[in-house]
Amino acid sequence: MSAVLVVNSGSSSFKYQLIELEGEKTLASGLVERIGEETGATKHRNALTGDETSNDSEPIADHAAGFAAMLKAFEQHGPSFDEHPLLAVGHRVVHGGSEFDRATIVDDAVEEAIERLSALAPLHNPANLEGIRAAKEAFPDVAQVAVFDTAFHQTLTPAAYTYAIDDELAKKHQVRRYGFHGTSHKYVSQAAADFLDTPLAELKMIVLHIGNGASATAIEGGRSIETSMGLTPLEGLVMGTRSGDVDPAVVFHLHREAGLSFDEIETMLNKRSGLLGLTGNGDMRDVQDAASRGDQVAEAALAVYRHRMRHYVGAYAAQLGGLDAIVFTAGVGENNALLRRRTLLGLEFLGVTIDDDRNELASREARYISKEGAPVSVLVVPTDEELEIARQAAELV
Ligand SMILES: Nc1ncnc2c1ncn2[C@@H]1O[C@H](COP(=O)(O)OP(=O)(O)O)[C@@H](O)[C@H]1O
Ligand SMILES: CC(=O)OP(=O)(O)O
Ligand SMILES: [Mg+2]
Repeated sequence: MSAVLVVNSGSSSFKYQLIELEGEKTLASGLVERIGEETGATKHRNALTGDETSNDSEPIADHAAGFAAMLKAFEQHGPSFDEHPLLAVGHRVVHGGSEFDRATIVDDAVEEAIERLSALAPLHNPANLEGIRAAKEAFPDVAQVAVFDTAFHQTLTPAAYTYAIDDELAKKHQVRRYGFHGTSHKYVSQAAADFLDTPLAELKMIVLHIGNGASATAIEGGRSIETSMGLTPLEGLVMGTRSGDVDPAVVFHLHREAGLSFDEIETMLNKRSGLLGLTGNGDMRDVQDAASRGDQVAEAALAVYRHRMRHYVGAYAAQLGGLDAIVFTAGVGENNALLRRRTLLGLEFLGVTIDDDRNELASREARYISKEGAPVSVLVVPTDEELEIARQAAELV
């Protein structure tokens, strides 16, 4: 039976899944981490046999080497591509600019566009491209499909995506808001509508994708009308290592007063800010644990984190002109009940409530966390970017 191999490349890692189309079953999944470091780390799980393997000893120079390590894991531990022939390889591509409003088969022109857009996503697009090139070489007869994080947000109106700067300059250099995590926002909004048993077309909702990277999106009738990430995935919410919103003048001030170069400031804002910058630790689990033990620095950082989320909830309720649902998803959104409760505390005037028993229930299923009969349905809905990529890739080929 045919399957789709999904490759989700990050800047220094990638996740993959082999998904059988019939029944949408995961046949294998894995992770290649610490690419470019002294020793890499790989994990592979054959879901058919339950066989799990890992290798933490060999260096993985680049994404091409990571791809080779993945192929070796399939060869040694299965399942075999002979028994599950590939219909397509689906690639998560972070930046699709204004060119792509849907998934696309990768030909030379698309490859060139992804390369050109690397200037707008230097941490992500080059890695995505390496994954595509490695997959083309390994599976020359299989369609390569690019699924863009930005595509779902191409419905933003000019009012929502325009930065109020010199228009000519902005157009010339494609400076506008694009938005990211679109594959997740799309999947989760549809899953939430299914859960509520209400057509997506009738719903006004806010999806909070809170992982290591985090973004909020206002979705009206299934269309993204506003989203917190902008030209790059740096804008918006406070994240694991990214600052989210800052006054752009912070950059010039630090350049002049602290003598930092623009590259240094860019790295600081992307990789040494957010929870990491505020507490020395970018992992929400650790920060939450520290706060629960009474660590004041961690508690103060979480206050900033929640304050920003609440800011977007209020703003998006206004942009939507009403609210039917708020949906939490991704690593933090799905798992951190205390954060969910404290973020939404005091929003009863919007119809937003939290039922503590429902909120604290540990479950991997879509569920309500608002009070029974409340005007706004507050939900937790697990995201599945890989499945959404497999669906879009399969639909296309
Ligand atoms: N049980 C949990 N409680 C709190 N935070 C969690 C839990 N599980 C995962 N996380 C947090 O989720 C984040 C990672 O989310 P994820 O969606 O996997 O991110 P990404 O895809 O951007 O790497 C980390 O900050 C991690 O600490
Ligand atoms: C676009 C983006 O921020 O992705 P991630 O959350 O995977 O870093
Ligand atoms: Mg993610």
